[in-house]
Amino acid sequence: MTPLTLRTRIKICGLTRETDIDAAVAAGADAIGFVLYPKSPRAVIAARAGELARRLPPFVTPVLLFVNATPDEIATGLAAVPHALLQFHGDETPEACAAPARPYLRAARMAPGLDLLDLAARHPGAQALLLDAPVEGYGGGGKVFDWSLIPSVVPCPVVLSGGLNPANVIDGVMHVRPWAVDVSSGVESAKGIKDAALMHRFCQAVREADARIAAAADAGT
Ligand SMILES: O=C(O)c1ccccc1N[C@@H]1O[C@H](COP(=O)(O)O)[C@@H](O)[C@H]1O
Repeated sequence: MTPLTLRTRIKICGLTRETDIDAAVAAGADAIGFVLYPKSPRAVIAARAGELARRLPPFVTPVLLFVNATPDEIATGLAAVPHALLQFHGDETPEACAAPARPYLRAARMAPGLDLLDLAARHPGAQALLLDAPVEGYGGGGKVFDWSLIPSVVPCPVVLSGGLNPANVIDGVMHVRPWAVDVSSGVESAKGIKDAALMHRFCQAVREADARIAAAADAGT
């Protein structure tokens, strides 16, 4: 019997230019993130996120990333990109994440002592937990965290993030077996400027990891 084939989803975050959107989609990205956090070097305003999101073809999901945004700021983002998935990457409470009544990803800063199971329990509405390294400025720092901090069973889908790049994402996918991976710094030539070749290599590496997992499943290992 042919085993179920895993296809690890790919989100590329922090895009600011049309040309990068086109290259990310061509590379095979499933989701594209727009950073609506004014302090980020990759920040775009809501209207610009709307322009960029309109370039996405069907079945590629726009994601709006917020850090401690106000309800008005979130509403402005959603007015510009009405079909967006939300990503909360700051200190938002479960109530604040649930308030827009939209599907969302809850970022977790993976430091020793963080109780991921407790976080999952406090976010029953989260579509996934997005696991990132604890870095200054909340995220996008290009730092890998200790993957052994992830419990073997997490009761919701996991998005692996934090310092991924074309060279380490195979290890990340094979070690963590996440639902999806998320990358920003690792496919950039400068902050907010994506590199088409790196995005292509990143997506190819994820597919290679999927193929190795499928081969191991076929071999019964
Ligand atoms: O990208 C940013 O500038 C950013 C700012 C504030 C919070 C999160 C941010 N990005 C997210 O950070 C992670 C890890 O990124 P990297 O690959 O290590 O650079 C990723 O989920 C981005 O969505």
